[in-house]
Amino acid sequence: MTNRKPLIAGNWKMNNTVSEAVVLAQEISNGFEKDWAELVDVCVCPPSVDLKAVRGVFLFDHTKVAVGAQNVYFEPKGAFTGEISVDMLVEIGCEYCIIGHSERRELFGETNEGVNLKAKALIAGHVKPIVCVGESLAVRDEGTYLDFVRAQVRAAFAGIGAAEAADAVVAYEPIWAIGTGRTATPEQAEEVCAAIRATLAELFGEEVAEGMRVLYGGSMNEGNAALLLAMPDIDGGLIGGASLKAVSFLDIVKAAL
Ligand SMILES: O=C(CO)COP(=O)(O)O
Repeated sequence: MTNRKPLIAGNWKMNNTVSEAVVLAQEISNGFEKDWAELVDVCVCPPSVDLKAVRGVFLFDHTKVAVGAQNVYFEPKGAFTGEISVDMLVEIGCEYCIIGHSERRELFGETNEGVNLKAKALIAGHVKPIVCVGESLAVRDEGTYLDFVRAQVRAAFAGIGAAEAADAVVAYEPIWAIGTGRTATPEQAEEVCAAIRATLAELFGEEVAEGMRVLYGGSMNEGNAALLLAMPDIDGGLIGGASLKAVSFLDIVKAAL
């Protein structure tokens, strides 16, 4: 981290019914100290059916924890059964939306082109995309991971201008580190996050790239967060498993202060 404000985002994935989500949000709210918000942006991304209730908890408590969605569709409305539009997220008060998560790419056929359309739709609706990129173990072992991730970044931002991209977030999540307990070392994560920032600089210029946040995700927890967050191009974390326990999540937030 440098002078960029860190962002700690929890990706709850497909966990927590509405009532469970409210309990977890309340625990996070109770433990969140008001002055932290000056130093770190915090966001949780529950399942879409939980968003309104979770947002309600933080609003009621005046806790500066934002909410984000885990997915969105790029069309504004219409016959797209099962999908959710940017406007729907905006009305609920979503500030962020994860797109291109590797689980969506692998299990639900999300493509670079689809991620790009979603990024454009979110930016147009003033919701900050959290664009996930990251290589499989096979690509890492081949040694082509930097090219692979850089290509994902270029594809996600194709046709998007510097001014529009400035508030977007990129999350580097090596697939081999997700849910495996095998975290990338701070040096491994920094190498790729620096390459992502260099790619953003090619696309949008140095100044915009220096202001954009690049997160690391993949088995990040309260034990390893501080070392990862100390790296110059890692501006926060996208946390899966450890975001489902308030104490762990809040400890990661503290590591970013
Ligand atoms: O996929 C992730 C966040 O989006 C990371 O998940 P874990 O923290 O459970 O490895």
